[in-house]
Amino acid sequence: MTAPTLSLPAPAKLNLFLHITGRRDDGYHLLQTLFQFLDHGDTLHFTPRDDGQLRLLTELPGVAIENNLIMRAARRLQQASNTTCGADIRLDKRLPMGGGIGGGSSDAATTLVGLNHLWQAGLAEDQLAALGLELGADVPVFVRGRAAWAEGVGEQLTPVEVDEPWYLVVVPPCEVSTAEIFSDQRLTRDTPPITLAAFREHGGRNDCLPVVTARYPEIRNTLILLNKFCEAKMTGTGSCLFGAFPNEREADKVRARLPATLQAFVAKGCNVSPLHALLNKATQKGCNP
Ligand SMILES: C[C@](O)(CO)[C@H](O)COP(=O)(O)OP(=O)(O)OC[C@H]1O[C@@H](n2ccc(N)nc2=O)[C@H](O)[C@@H]1O
Ligand SMILES: Nc1ncnc2c1ncn2[C@@H]1O[C@H](COP(=O)(O)OP(=O)(O)OP(=O)(O)O)[C@@H](O)[C@H]1O
Repeated sequence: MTAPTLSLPAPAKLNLFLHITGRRDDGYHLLQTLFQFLDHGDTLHFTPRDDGQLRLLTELPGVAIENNLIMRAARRLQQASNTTCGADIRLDKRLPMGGGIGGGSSDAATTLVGLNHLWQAGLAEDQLAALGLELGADVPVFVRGRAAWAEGVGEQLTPVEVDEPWYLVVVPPCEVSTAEIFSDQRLTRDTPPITLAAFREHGGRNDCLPVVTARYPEIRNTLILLNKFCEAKMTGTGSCLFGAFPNEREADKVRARLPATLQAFVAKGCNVSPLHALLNKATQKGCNP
């Protein structure tokens, strides 16, 4: 009998603001941000194997299988849990790469959470988040699955409840390397820390925006265009830009007015990650997702 396949979402995130407040000795940046999830993302399919082999059956252009964050997460969990289980993994990739919406990080987190469940490896959420942090600064928030106020390098997370508007997310025609933006001399790294209350009252900005728009005319031009219809913001180190709307119809209306050549999607903001919403629902029903 073929073992059942577990299919799980790997949602996108938005950084509703991003302040760079300092730099650690190892070069990593101290930041403040607010992460919220979107009900739009990749889907991963896990089929268990009992011979211990791990196989990623979907290739991404420009990413060697062994460097894919899915494979790295699966190997790391296998090692940490000492399991003899393996898996075949397939990926439906929907999220743009280098878009600042955390596609690779979310794939890694879904792999950690999904295989921990499938293998009954029994690692606690804190352990999974720590493994995730080894793979990337954005992985822990996807492991924990709660919209969060984040500090440190993005790993000190405080769950928050914020509005859940509809977002129009626009994908400018370029990929941005996070490392390249963080190493730019022009990046300001001295924004004074703010409180969540101050953010709720006055909002915040994205400190990476001046550097990103200086380096990428495509992003600068798309920002000018989107600003004609809404208050446009950038997530992470770009490339994606977004605007918030009270309902899906308003977001769709603006999307329809953008050039057809510009990639864009409309999605709902979620304070609970769609991955965790699905797993919680399955647990409540006492069945597998
Ligand atoms: C910009 C954000 O997306 C905001 O959520 C994250 O801080 C980036 O998280 P990420 O993509 O998971 O980043 P990582 O894969 O850990 O790091 C990519 C590169 O970005 C730089 N980096 C990343 C995060 C951070 N807090 N400071 C950094 O300086 C480092 O040079 C690192 O080599
Ligand atoms: N499963 C994966 N999906 C996407 N990218 C991956 C994956 N595995 C490795 N990568 C590498 O990671 C890089 C960053 O990918 P990702 O899509 O997470 O960018 P991002 O959205 O800008 O990330 P972030 O917001 O976390 O900075 C890609 O350019 C690719 O080389």
